[in-house]
Amino acid sequence: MNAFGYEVSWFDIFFLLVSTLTAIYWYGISTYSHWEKKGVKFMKPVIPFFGNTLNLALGRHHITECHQEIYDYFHEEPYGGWFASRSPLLMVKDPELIQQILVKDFTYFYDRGTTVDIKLDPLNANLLNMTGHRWKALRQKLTPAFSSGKLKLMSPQFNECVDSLCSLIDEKTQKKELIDVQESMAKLATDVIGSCAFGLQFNSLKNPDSEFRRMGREVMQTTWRFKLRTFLRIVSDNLPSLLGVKAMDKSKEDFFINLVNDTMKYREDNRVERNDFIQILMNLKKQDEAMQIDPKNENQVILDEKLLAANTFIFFVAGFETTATTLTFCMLELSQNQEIQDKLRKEVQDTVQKHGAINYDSTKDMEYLDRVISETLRKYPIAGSLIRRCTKAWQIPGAKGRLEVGDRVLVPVYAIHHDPKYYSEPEKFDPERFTEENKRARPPCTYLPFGDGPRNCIGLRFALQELKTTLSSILLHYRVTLDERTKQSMPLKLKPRRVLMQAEQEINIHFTKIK
Ligand code: HEM
Repeated sequence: MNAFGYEVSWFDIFFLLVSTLTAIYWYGISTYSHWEKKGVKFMKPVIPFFGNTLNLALGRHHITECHQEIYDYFHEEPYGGWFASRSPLLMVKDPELIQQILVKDFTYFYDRGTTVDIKLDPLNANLLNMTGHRWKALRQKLTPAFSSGKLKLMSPQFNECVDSLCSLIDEKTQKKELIDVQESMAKLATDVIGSCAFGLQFNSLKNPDSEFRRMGREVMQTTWRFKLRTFLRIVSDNLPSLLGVKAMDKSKEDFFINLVNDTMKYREDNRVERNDFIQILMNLKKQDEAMQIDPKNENQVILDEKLLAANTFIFFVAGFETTATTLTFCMLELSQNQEIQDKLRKEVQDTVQKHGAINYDSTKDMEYLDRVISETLRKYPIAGSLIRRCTKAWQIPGAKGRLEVGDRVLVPVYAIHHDPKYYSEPEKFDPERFTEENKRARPPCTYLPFGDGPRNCIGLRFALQELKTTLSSILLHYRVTLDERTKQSMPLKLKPRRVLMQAEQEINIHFTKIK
């Protein structure tokens, strides 16, 4: 055979093939000695490139099921090493060690370690992904947007959306139509975020073809783009960025950027002010402009139009599916546990009688409601796990090695919430686990649905208020029972290839009006 003036023999071809395959194989396993070198007990990866996550890559397991398997593998160990594809991660199981990482030694674990390219995906310049001092400066700026005072002012917006949900339930019940709870709650949560973040009536509950609901669905869907990026990440974390594969397609990105810019322009031109996140961010932007912060100062962030759009966007993304799915799981449990439902309804009725309405103050008095929500988030912690990236070398207790800058740590929230050591009969739905006495009896960091430490969920109070307003209003007006076909499809299966937990099967519930 002749190529480029060379006489190529079959031996040359064979040699080239073997060298290439050996190089690929070597690259595929090149990180697998990471934990051995540090003297950390680890779960041996079986196949090059796939680490301990082959079932996850093949879509056989949800990510939480994969973490549960690793958690069980390490039995009584306080931590253990494993590999997400080629990437080494330390799973921390011991509650005291978790507290050390999330809270006490936070300065060693500032970041999440998500690989994002802000130039390629400008909407990724948000609080969830931001790193180092810029994250700290932005978090300080955004925290007041979630104060209890601001939340109290948003109460009428919550109630308005919940009223629309009740109208939708009435309409469907009269027509004897089944109610898909996940979809109804997603519509509600979209409208709540529309009203509280953008100050706009998204009308997902009233209009079945709402553009915002469609956008929300598309943003959270497992698209070919998501699958391609996941595949490229198996080879290398930076490959999607190197090949210019964006996280979101341009049309969706433009939709959100234009939505924020148009809303701001309308308010400035018409001197309109409202009680919502966009207004709070616009006011912060004005303050930044007046202070004339040096753009080269790495410890500061200037809230410009791009950053404002990215952070309003993250409130939309982080805020709607998390609350919608938590509401769905809570309704599922209440519809299967009539005694708990009755007890909760009695508390709601008594409190409404005392306060006259469902609002910020009256929901604060509903202690049992608080326990029901806590137990829902214990059994179904939507985010499943927490992740931190080491930002300063950190000695691993009891091991010879250290975590170096860039090493990542994972806290398996789902597995901890389902560990009989902390929660006996973990599959049982039992709100009594959250009486003050029972909470005190558990070690710290064994209940983490919103994370912990300075980098916990900034929307925690907002989410809880939305959950409380919706659940108390529903229970005041309806009795809920599980549809027979949904009952037969139990136990619950989780949708694979999703970052957040969501039921694979449709959850249909019957609503009976209380006279
Ligand atoms: C039931 C509802 C929700 C759950 C279970 C939830 C859960 C979480 C979790 C587990 C984290 C990571 C915390 C950590 O790493 O320690 C997080 C972060 C975050 N959440 Fe939520 N969340 C919810 C609702 C919301 C809402 C309503 C918003 C905004 C309106 C929001 C905005 C954010 C943001 C911006 C971050 C990143 C914070 C930072 O890095 O500083 N979340 N959330």
